[in-house]
Amino acid sequence: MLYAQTPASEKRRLFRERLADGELLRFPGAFNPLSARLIERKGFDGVYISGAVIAADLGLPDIGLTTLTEVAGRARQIARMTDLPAIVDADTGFGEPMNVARTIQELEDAGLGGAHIEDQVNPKRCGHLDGKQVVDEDTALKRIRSAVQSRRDPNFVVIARTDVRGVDGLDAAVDRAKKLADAGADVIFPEAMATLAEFEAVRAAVDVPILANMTEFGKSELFTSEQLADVGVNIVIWPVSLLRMAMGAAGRALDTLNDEGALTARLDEMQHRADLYDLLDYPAYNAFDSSVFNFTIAR
Ligand SMILES: C[C@](O)(C(=O)O)[C@H](CC(=O)O)C(=O)O
Ligand SMILES: [Mg+2]
Repeated sequence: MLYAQTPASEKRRLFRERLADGELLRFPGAFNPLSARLIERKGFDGVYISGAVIAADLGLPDIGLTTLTEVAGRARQIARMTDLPAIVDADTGFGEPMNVARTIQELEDAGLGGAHIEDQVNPKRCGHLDGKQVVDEDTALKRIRSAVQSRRDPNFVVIARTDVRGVDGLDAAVDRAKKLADAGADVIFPEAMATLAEFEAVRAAVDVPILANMTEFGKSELFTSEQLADVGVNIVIWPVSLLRMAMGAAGRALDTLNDEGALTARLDEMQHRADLYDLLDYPAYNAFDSSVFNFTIAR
């Protein structure tokens, strides 16, 4: 009932433990708090919270328009709904290295398990688009050192994302990845890797876990979990996928309403009221107030 029962510090401790096992952890992107519950119900390992989705949800492009307050607020709403660890996209850290420190403390307080900070310049853009720019090494490393130094819970996972691959090529990206790991990053997120061999190159270069971004319609082929596990990837995210699926379904429903005037033909595709209520844990509220759940729902 209400929010998940596991305290954030415990979620972080368990996340660290699983990360240390070296298995592949699967983190689909939750586009709202309710979808985080579904991700947990379906047996995934964690919940990803995408900057692109937070922006899109507000009707905005992913170009650094959202603020720390908005991102931390939404991330808190999502993270508290699940016992799984949640990691959030903190873009470039919302400012200078000092701002990165504040960002990390806010995200810790919001109950996140970890966050990724990238090495793009401001204004940033989607890592799978052309025309990105990255900051120099010194600035990139300062962002990560600042993140590592500012966390109060040593189990909060600092993920360093490098966008260098799409700008200066694989060798430069591998070099940046090594330095980010040396600066204290717990996980390396090499953005826009084109092939499995590129993931392997990063894997071979660093001792820390690595994260793969399986976003659709981007620069990476869509590898299976098994393929990614085989090359030693430790976390896989599908950041925008559930939003894309839901918006695709919403578009088709609106077309049907236009064409047929009713959604009767699509009832089978909908989450049933009974399944929604189950996910919301309606019955548990009854323990508090028996007038809340005193009805039955026809299937
Ligand atoms: C992972 C990402 O940073 C996000 O905000 O979800 C995006 C995803 C996308 O736009 O497809 C990214 O830059 O890869
Ligand atoms: Mg992003």
